[in-house]
Amino acid sequence: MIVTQSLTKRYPRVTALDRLTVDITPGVTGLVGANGAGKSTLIKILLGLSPATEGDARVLGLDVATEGPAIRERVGYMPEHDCLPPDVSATEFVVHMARMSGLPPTAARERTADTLRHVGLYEERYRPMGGYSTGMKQRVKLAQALVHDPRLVLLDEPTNGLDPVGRDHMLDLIRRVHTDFGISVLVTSHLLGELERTCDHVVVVDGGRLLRSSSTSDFTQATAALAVEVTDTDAHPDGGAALLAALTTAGIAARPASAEGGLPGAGHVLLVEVAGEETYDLVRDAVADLGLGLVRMEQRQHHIAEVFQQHDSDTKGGSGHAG
Ligand SMILES: Nc1ncnc2c1ncn2[C@@H]1O[C@H](COP(=O)(O)OP(=O)(O)OP(=O)(O)O)[C@@H](O)[C@H]1O
Repeated sequence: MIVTQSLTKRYPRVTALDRLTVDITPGVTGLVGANGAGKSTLIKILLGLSPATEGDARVLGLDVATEGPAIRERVGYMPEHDCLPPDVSATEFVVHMARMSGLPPTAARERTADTLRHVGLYEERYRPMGGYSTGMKQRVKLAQALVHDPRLVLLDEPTNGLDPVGRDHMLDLIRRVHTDFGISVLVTSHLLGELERTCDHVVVVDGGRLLRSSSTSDFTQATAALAVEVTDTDAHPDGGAALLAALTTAGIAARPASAEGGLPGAGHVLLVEVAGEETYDLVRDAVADLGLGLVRMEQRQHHIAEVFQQHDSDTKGGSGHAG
């Protein structure tokens, strides 16, 4: 779908992309990185809207430097920022975008109705978009990216500004873009956690450089950790230490969260490596056997920083990192 080779973009004061080489195959791919990592810059180059300083890139086999219009015919794009004219309705806007992509008038109207229904906009689609919620606006932006039935869509931070329910809805929609229509997706986010659910493959960039490109399952195996917090009891005045000892004896890798610093109340929290479904039961049983109270046991949110730390230890020749 997308191939880049030593792709570099330098602005006068900053290198937004630094010799980025990636190969993105069909499916749903997440592009994750902190703000300023170079995600939007990459998308603009892939659309042929902004020239690379060095290196090259192909989208659907087309050269971004010379075949931008052909790429934009075949690719849908959802920009990050609010870009919807407030005085027109979703229907008028999406029909216009479909016409811009070359659909004849009747097909443009039919496809608009289908696409807006797909993203969950019904009677509201005839109202001016200025009165829409953020979630509705994001759905219109997704609809205009899909209306001309592209082979690939590039979605720039589609969950930005959404509340948790809106975010889940958007992530489901993105997944279905691929499962229902067979359209490949490149979706950016600064939250690794939300991409893990949605994407088959994740590409991590930092400071314009490729940190990692791997299938989501490889990723989550490397970073999955369970945060377990227990109470102290008279028999075990340091409940966390007692549990750590019990888990270690049972062959489960665990460490105190305080060793990583920064987490509030970290003294009582253990980070347990999840080897498989059985880990949850083993932790529960160990807590029960010790007679401790289980305050919480939750999948820890994955932070991009962890991937960065892991990358550091990889490049320094560290071995046996646990993520
Ligand atoms: N037109 C420009 N002129 C100068 N610098 C730019 C320009 N566009 C982006 N940059 C810089 O390039 C770097 C990468 O920006 P980019 O927008 O690609 O990051 P991003 O990963 O998409 O982050 P965000 O999600 O915050 O947009 C940033 O340091 C940014 O300030």
